[in-house]
Amino acid sequence: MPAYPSLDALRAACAALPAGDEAAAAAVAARQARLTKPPGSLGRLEELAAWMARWQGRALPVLERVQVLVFAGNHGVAARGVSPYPAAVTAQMVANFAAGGAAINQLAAVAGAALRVVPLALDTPTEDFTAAPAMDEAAFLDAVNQGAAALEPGAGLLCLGEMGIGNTTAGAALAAALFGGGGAAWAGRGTGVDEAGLARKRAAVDAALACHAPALADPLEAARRLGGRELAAILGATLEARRKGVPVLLDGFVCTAAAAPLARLAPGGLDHARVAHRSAEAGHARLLAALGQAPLLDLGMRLGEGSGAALAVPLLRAALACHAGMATFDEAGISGAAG
Ligand SMILES: O=C(O)c1ccc[n+]([C@@H]2O[C@H](COP(=O)([O-])O)[C@@H](O)[C@H]2O)c1
Ligand SMILES: Cc1cc2nc[nH]c2cc1C
Repeated sequence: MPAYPSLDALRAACAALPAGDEAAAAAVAARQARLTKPPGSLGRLEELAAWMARWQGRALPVLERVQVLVFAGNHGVAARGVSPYPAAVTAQMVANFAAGGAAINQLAAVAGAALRVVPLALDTPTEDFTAAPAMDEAAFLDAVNQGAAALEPGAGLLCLGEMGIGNTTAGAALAAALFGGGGAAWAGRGTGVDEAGLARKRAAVDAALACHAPALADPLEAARRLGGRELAAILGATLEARRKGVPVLLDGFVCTAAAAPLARLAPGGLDHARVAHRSAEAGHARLLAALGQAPLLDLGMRLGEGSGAALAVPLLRAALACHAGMATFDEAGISGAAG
């Protein structure tokens, strides 16, 4: 039995997300205040420890089992010349992931994370969403459920990534549907389209918005009509992680757009997820602003495939090492601030 047998079941789960463990987060804040440092001097590392505690439900969060999940899909819209690369590269990169030759293989190893790649019907691209829904309900639900099922039981952190030629156009269309604006606001260079390619991407987004306009007020319908299988799987994995107490690191623009319906469906729907890295893709800064997310890293990368998320794992490890390992003022016999 899949986690979400119907769109109604999926919708109900999105509307009933578990809250975080505020007692665990408060315990972190109380301990942070006693550690041998001026209050707040570890900056966002302090807040990251509290975030991990809130969503793991543990006052002393741990990062023993980190999972990197990369979902791959193909897109009908790719036939519109929206990417410099042929759609065949999606499957070729999946083979490269399996052989250990991609950036994410190296970065997952550095992060001490287990990498799993999930190809989703690569021989059956989604429909071209400029003229038809990308997926029917069954295909959309199947991808969401594959995403949910891929979360490893016992994972302490989930890093998400994707691979899919043409998917920055899908991400742009979905972001536009969720947050307003058109192709000019959301389409970017992706893997490196030229000026004419960028114009085709903008036009594809605008055509998709016009074609599906009556249905786009519903975030799940927007994801089904404008997204792709790998985006739907990211949505399913992000939802499942919330339900299982697993904090999530999202990679760049496509990943963020894929998970964004959760934020539109419920207030705080993405609070258990952090955007790990600000992609150089043009729309990502706008998407981060719309979601109220401040990325952990900004290194000019625009790769997708989970690279930015894996790269942020050592930061989280550092935050938790300080939190668990530092002495308190009392333990170290250090005087506190006057007053
Ligand atoms: O998510 C991002 O920020 C991002 C930005 C640029 C490119 N990508 C990756 O590049 C592919 C999509 O680019 P494109 O040009 O084919 O739309 C897909 O495999 C993504 O993983 C991803
Ligand atoms: C080579 C290549 C590698 C990728 N990894 C993620 N998206 C990608 C797109 C291309 C084109």
